Amino acid sequence: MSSDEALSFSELGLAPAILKVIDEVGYETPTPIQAQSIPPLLAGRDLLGQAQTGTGKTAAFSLPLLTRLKPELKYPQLLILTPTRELALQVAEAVQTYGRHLPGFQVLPVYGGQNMVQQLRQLQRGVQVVVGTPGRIKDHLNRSTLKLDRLTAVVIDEADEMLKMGFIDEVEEILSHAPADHQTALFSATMPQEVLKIARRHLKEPVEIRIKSRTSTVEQVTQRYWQVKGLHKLDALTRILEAEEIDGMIIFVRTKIATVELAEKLEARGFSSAPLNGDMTQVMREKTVERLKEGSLDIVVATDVAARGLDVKRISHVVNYDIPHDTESYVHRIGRTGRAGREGKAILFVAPREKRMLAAIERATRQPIKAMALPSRKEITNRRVGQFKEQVNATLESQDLEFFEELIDDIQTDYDIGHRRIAAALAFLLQKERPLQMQEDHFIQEEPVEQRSFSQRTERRSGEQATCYRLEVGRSHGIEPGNIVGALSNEGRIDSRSIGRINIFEHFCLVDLLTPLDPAQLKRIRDININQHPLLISLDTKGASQADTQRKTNRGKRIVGKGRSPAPKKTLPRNRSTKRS
Ligand SMILES: Nc1ncnc2c1ncn2[C@@H]1O[C@H](COP(=O)(O)OP(=O)(O)OP(=O)(O)O)[C@@H](O)[C@H]1O
Ligand SMILES: [Mg+2]
Repeated sequence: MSSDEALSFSELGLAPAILKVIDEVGYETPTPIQAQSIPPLLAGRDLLGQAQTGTGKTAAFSLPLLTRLKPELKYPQLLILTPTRELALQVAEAVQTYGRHLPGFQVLPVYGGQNMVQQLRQLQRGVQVVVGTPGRIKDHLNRSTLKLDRLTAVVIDEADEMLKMGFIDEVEEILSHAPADHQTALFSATMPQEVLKIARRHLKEPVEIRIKSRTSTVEQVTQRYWQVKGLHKLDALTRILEAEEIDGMIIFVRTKIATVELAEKLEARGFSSAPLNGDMTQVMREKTVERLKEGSLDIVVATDVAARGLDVKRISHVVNYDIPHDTESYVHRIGRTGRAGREGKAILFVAPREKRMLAAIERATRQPIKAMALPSRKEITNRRVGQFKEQVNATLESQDLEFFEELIDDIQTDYDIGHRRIAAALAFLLQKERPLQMQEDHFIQEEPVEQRSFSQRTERRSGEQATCYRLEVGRSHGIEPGNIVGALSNEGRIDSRSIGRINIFEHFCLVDLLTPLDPAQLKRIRDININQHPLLISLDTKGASQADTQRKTNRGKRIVGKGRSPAPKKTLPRNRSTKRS
């Protein structure tokens, strides 16, 4: 720990009005990023601050910059840029709180989907701080309804995201409206090298603060992954939802459509959940975050629009239902839990072909992610039974049951059956919607493989005639040339010496077999249940281009669990008995 970190808030040189709020909101000591950023920012320095998610970066820039602000002047002096609307609103609320004892202090959040007229009115009344997304700020600048010519400071929150393609042009355009000598502060939990260079271009002799930690993710967040295998992700998720102690949860998926679909499916299974994506109206987006915060909603299924900055204390779990595209996104996503020293849990679903991304995440976060087993059906059943018993007991203790007791006596005399039988029938009726004994999940439908045509051709190899068989072999399941040889020799009894050229394409391999196969070998290969042995996907003599077309049509449809039997009978391959030669 450096000596700065031992300083208390009152020793940092903040305005008394600000210290009063810190006391009121109950912050006891500055977090490391606050302790190290506040003094240089108070001194007017440019700054680049990197610290883990949930460690108080908002206050790290707000407290000193509000201290430097002149509340008696009624024009924008501080501009804070954020990548999303929710974040603009959240940061504006935080800044409003921190500045609430500064006389005449006003903050205005400015982002798309909001009433422009209302924003105009507030701008005219005079605000000292504007917090917004680049798009809407640019709109105001173009209409000359916002003037940034007297800014003294600019903060770019989630700086690495904001300086990436897609945002950077807008950000630079906005900055061109600010006086040349303004102070600039950039903050984020992640700062990839390539963005760092761009970041430095925007700063004048910046103080660079990087809060060192062993891992780039927060250590109070327990991270696990589930290897997608045997079960559908939805069923796996359902089991997790039933077995874990969950307060609030964010589930990240890849597409906007998937947020709606998954939220609907979860609703249908009895879990209150709602989507959050950039296509929703702003009112709905805000309502959803609000409901999650106050607890009238437990599960939000979101795109990366919710990955950065969002500060909802009750999020106990983050599920990466779809693996993120890059490692930074993973860090931010799981950073929605385990904030300000709290505990959190993160679960990542990894399909076989995504193993490489998992390894990349582990490398980037410098933390191994443990494989998890799903709770078994028995565990879920026990849990449901336990809850049911509690419910029964609570009813016995809290309700007047006299009418019902007489009713049971009636049933007993009418049908001449004992109390035990009647109670069992009632329990059965009660659990019909949601059976106490967990039902079979849906096993992954192992898509039947299209036809396996099997023919051979003759080729000249090193001056000799050779019979070649072309095998299309799935590689998307982590299969390497090495285990092609192994598997073929196990299952088809093909000698590894007979494997000739192996062409590796993105999602499959073509394997040339050099030696002629004898009829028994051919039959064995043909009879392999492809769904159980994904190594052998099809035999094709027409060459790569056709195989490539076929691959495209198959792609995404086929999920093959290596060595796992497709449980329900109906999913057995249609063409299993199709024999061709
Ligand atoms: N000194 C402090 N003591 C206790 N809690 C604090 C302190 N500073 C900030 N917090 C609280 O910590 C939480 C996280 O803060 P904040 O949202 O600023 O994190 P962040 O570092 O910006 O995270 P992210 O990288 O996810 O944006 C907030 O709820 C905030 O109120
Ligand atoms: Mg933040």
